[in-house]
Amino acid sequence: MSTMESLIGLVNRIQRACTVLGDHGGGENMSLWEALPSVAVVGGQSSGKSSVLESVVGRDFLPRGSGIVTRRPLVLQLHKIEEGRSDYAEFLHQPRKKWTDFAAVRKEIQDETDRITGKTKAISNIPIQLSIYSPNVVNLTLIDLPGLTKVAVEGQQESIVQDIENMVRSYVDKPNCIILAISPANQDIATSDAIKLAREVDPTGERTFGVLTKLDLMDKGTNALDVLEGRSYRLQHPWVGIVNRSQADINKNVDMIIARRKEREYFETSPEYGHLSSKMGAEYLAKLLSKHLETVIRQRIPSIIALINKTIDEINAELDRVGRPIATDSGAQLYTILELCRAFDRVFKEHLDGGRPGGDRIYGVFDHQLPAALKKLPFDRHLSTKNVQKVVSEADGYQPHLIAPEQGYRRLIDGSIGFFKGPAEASVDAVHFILKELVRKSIAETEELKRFPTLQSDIAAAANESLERFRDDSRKTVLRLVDMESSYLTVEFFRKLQMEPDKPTNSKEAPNPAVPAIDRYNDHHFRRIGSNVNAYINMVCDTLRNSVPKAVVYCQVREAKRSLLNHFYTQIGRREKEQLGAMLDEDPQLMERRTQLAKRLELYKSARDEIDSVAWK
Ligand SMILES: Nc1nc2c(ncn2[C@@H]2O[C@H](COP(=O)(O)OP(=O)(O)OP(=O)(O)O)[C@@H](O)[C@H]2O)c(=O)[nH]1
Repeated sequence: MSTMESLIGLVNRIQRACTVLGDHGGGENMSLWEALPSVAVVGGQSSGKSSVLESVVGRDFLPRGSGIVTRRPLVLQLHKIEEGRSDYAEFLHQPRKKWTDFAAVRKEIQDETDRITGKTKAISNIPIQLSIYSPNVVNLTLIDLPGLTKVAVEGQQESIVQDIENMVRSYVDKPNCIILAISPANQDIATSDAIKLAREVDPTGERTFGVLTKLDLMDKGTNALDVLEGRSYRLQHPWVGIVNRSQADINKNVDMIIARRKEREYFETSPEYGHLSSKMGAEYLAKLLSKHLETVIRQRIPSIIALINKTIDEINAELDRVGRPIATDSGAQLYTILELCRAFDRVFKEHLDGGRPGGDRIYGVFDHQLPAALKKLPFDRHLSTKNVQKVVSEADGYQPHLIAPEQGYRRLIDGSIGFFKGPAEASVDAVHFILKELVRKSIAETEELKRFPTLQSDIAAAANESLERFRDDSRKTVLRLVDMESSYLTVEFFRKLQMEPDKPTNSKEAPNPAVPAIDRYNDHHFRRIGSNVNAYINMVCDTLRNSVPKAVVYCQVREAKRSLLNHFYTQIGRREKEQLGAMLDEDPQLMERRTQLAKRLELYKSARDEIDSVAWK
């Protein structure tokens, strides 16, 4: 295959890919479709548009009828095949079917038009894509558009006249569009709809090819030389005159190939046009267009490549924003989930270790809340002289104590230490709630997790479950610390007490060693017991103020940092593929957007590959 042929083939393939993706121009950005050079066939009603196309193809295949028959753009890709092989057609919307019966092709164009527009005779800008493979064609892509008309027919909306013009305009407006402007010779060229539109969008005439049909129908004694030789309306490209089959020929089913021959004979034997005969006729027109299209494609390739590369970059950037597609095999899914968990874990640790706020609130519990709670414990009531006397007397039983009230001390101390349980547990709970809040915040702050609402709640549930376990463990530990204080008292403290003389707390009261034992049971005696217990409790309080935070950090904070999601990891390791997939569920809209982007990326990448493989060899 020559480079020339393959260049058009390249554009054909890219065009087909565009149609699959619904890219037929008209988007807000320059689409690939619009960057591709194409030939749009434009003409007024009955100007001979269909006839020209069929003649170029060498086949009858276009729907006929009165009114507006072409109601969707028809992208007609012509592919030359080896001489001797027979023609066939393919529709993009039925990729696996080869059509050899062109009457059936005609019917399918009609049916496919109705599938989109309904039977309402409305128009649609979604193209039908038809490829024709034939030895009688040159490689060329033509877009057949609805004929420009001035009046709507029965059953069609008034607005259709304007709608058609808008649609045709949307094609010919594009600087990459080559305009095949069809005008009938038996009508004043100045009134040609095709020329009027072409003049508007291409005033210099560099991308307009003028085609003059129905030369055989001109009034006797007149000719179209002024038009064909460029004097009536000047274009950069030469005008091409055409003689299509007449209605009578069509009715008689005159074969297209025979019609082509007759056309050639017409020009060769024509007294007026004989000198132009090598540059007239549908076959010549096809070759002319094909050659021109090649040149244009060759010129445009650098800018098409630039557009493709720019678009690929844009799509990639957008995909990064939306998040890359998730793998479908369970190994990769598990990996993704673990990666996401780790991302969350990193954020969570930053909250605890610093870098993100929140961890300092845990220190606040130890530095402020716990000491304040300890200070508020009602020891003065518990160790009031009256209560001390009551507890000591009850502990003594029927026999009052002789020297130090050992049992009384023990009961007073046990009773006091019991008060520490409250603040100790409160610290556990306070830290628990801070950790829970940090989990919530960390999930919200983990960018990578944003796409995955299901996984977010799974992680939250797993983390909170772990925190509950850590809390239970921590609570047990601090309660133990408190219990340990009552289970074995610090002996030295009391030994030291005994060695000190029994000094009255009130200095004005003179010491009296001669006071009998029974007199020990006065206020002073109980006050002294109370203050001894109080001193001991203060010592215990200092210890717990230090050890409770250690226990809490050990059981809750350290564990949260170390093993918040460990349990979760073992659980998901055992999960089935479907369950893993479900955990990675995303917002459906987001998924849709990504699918679209991925498809477009695919298109652009394959377009780039196509160009790489063709353009420079
Ligand atoms: N004698 C003769 N008749 C022609 C020529 N070109 C077209 N016709 C006839 O003109 C009529 C309209 O031609 P079409 O090819 O259907 O024109 P069209 O622009 O596709 O028409 P619509 O799609 O209906 O707008 C048909 O009857 C053709 O046979 C020509 O060069 N010579």
